[in-house]
Amino acid sequence: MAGKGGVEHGKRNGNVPPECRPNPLILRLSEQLNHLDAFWLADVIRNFKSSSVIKQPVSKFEKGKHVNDRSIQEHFSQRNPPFDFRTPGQTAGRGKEQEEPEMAATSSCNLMFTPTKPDSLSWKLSFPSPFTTANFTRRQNRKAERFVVFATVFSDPKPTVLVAEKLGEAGLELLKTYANVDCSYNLSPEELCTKISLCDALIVRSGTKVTREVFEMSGGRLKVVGRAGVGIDNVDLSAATEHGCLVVNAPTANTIAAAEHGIALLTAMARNIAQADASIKSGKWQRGKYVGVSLVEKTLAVMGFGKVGSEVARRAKGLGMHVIAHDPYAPADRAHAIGVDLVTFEEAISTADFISLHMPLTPATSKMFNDEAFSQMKKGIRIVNVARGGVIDEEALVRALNSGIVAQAALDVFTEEPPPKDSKLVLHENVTVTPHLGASTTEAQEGVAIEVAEAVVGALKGELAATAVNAPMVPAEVLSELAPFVTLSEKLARLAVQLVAGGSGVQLVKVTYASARGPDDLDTRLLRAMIIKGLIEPISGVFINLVNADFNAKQRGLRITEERILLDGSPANPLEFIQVQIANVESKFATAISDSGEIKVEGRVKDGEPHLTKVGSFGVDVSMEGSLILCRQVDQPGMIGSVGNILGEENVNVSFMSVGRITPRKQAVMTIGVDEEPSKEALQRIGEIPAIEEFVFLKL
Ligand SMILES: NC(=O)C1=CN([C@@H]2O[C@H](COP(=O)(O)OP(=O)(O)OC[C@H]3O[C@@H](n4cnc5c(N)ncnc54)[C@H](O)[C@@H]3O)[C@@H](O)[C@H]2O)C=CC1
Ligand SMILES: O=C(O)C(=O)COP(=O)(O)O
Repeated sequence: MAGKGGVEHGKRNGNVPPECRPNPLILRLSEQLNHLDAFWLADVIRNFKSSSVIKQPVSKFEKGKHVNDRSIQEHFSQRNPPFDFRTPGQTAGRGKEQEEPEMAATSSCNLMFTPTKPDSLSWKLSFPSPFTTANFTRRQNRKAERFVVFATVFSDPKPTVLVAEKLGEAGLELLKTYANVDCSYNLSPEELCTKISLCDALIVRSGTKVTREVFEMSGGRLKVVGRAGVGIDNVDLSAATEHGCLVVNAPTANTIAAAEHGIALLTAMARNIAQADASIKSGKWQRGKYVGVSLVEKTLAVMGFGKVGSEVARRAKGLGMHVIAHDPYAPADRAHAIGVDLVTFEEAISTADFISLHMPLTPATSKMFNDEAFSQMKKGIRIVNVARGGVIDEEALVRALNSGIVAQAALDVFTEEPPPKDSKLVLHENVTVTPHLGASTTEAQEGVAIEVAEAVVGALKGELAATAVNAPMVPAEVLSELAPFVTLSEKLARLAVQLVAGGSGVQLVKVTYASARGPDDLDTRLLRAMIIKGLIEPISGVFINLVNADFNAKQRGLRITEERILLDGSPANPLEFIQVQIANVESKFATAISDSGEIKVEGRVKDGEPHLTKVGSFGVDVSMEGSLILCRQVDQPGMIGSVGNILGEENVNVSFMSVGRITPRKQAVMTIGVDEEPSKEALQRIGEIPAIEEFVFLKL
């Protein structure tokens, strides 16, 4: 186990490995201490009430709220005295025990917290992630007679993937190269909710309901849900999006399996295969009872002409059937290419001898085959359902079977899976059933396992998934071209929002993209998401990504309007410049207000790096790195020197300085890049330079 982590501690603890230096308690946020562990650590501290050593208990993070480095840091620093967030190198205060923050720990919730020896002052704590443990040592501070707890967290930086349903071996192997894989099948909803807080990714098939509660209970740690298959009706997509959790599926690998199963059910139903098989096995020989119907020249209506539907259609044509299809979104030329006519819903159901269902379960398709639909069908119709049970009103189907409208049904899927043992539908003698086997071939399962594992690993690495269900899919080549503009967008928005005077709420933001490319050649969804991230993150603890950006903007009443300026010239670069304007606000740096009254910043990418090129109506040209001081001043000699001297005396490293003038000797805007945040005194001294009319310090 790696000997680094979130909390460093004192050397008096005999259990402590040598790499843990005798620092005072320093809570260090690192990649190794993942967010959830920090969350639990906060809880542990808070719960040590029994010894009454915590004077200011750390309040709990809000359940379901995103926990990221910033929110944890804010959370801890709200304590008085705040926790120390210095990195291990910065160990000021070492040896001054009375200055150490108080901290103690005890067992909490389902944490394993056990004394290393009976009555020992040392404990071992298992964090929620199975790969993280901590040693805590309680030590009495002689002077203040208080207890101080020192802790060392050992953690494994690998993400954890919970595989909640059986997944093909090749997919598991792929996951294991990158993550700790926990295969726990048949979890109850409660068990899933408990376990989910330990996981960065979850992989399911159709048997696991990924509800809102699952996302809430994940405490912000769950980054991706992978559906090893097509239908995502078992995943609460709105909740996933609200929690910034990407949902990916495996949309292609089981198409053929599902289509073949549809055809198998169709032919088996027409020739009473299942019923005849059961009859022989019960000792009977009923040749007269199981006379079937032929398929050739019969009309098959394929409802939902997507991947599976079109493969079913192709195969049914091969059986000599006349195939029509209904799909409001399918292109007619694709249907014509395989000799299928697209027709209306009414026409499909009223002319078909057989119906095969292949649409997803959505609010629009739920129970679309109901009493009314059955009443429009030809008497003696036969129905195959390999889509989802919920698209049929099952009680209405039983009525239609009993009345003879529907002669037979062959069903692979049910509203409730498994269906109740006494289900009238399943037990009906004219119904053939299989237990959701559409995707269950060896080949399809290996295929979906690889497809979903690749998508999940990619998502954990922060890549955009091509099979994302709740986020825009941005192809890799587009992404690499847009990458510097992604950074530029976020930084411009970060800068713009910091220019807003306190108290004026940001509601209306206009983004202008200037490009020589036509609108169809420029996908700005990613840029918009990053602008939202830049606008919201500095003023809240919320973590914004491509998945939840629009949702969070809407929630905050933030309206983003986008405008394109079509430039002449070569479209080699995706964009020339981006402008971010915030309307109806006051600025703490009046110079940033443009002639039209908005806060305005503009940037370009130069040599692959984001540059700020305009503030308000002033042209500037500075690389957007580190932090910036913007000053408006009377343009006169010696200004760079005066400001530079103050920063030098304050030991603040200046990375660049640039001056943009409107008219020589009148007004100029000076931009100073600094590596460190200047002290209040230094900023005050800059403000006191007589020629400086206003200035602002901005973190990028
Ligand atoms: N039984 C099983 O094991 C399997 C079941 N499935 C089910 O089959 C469904 C279809 O899978 P694919 O063909 O891969 O998906 P797909 O997305 O390629 O096709 C679905 C088609 O349904 C159409 N559609 C949407 N609303 C419709 C409506 N109101 N009426 C008619 N058509 C509508 C869409 O336009 C789309 O063309 C999945 O959503 C899943 O629920 C898929 C694989 C295996
Ligand atoms: O891919 C789909 O939509 C399916 O219905 C297959 O479900 P399964 O993964 O076999 O539980």
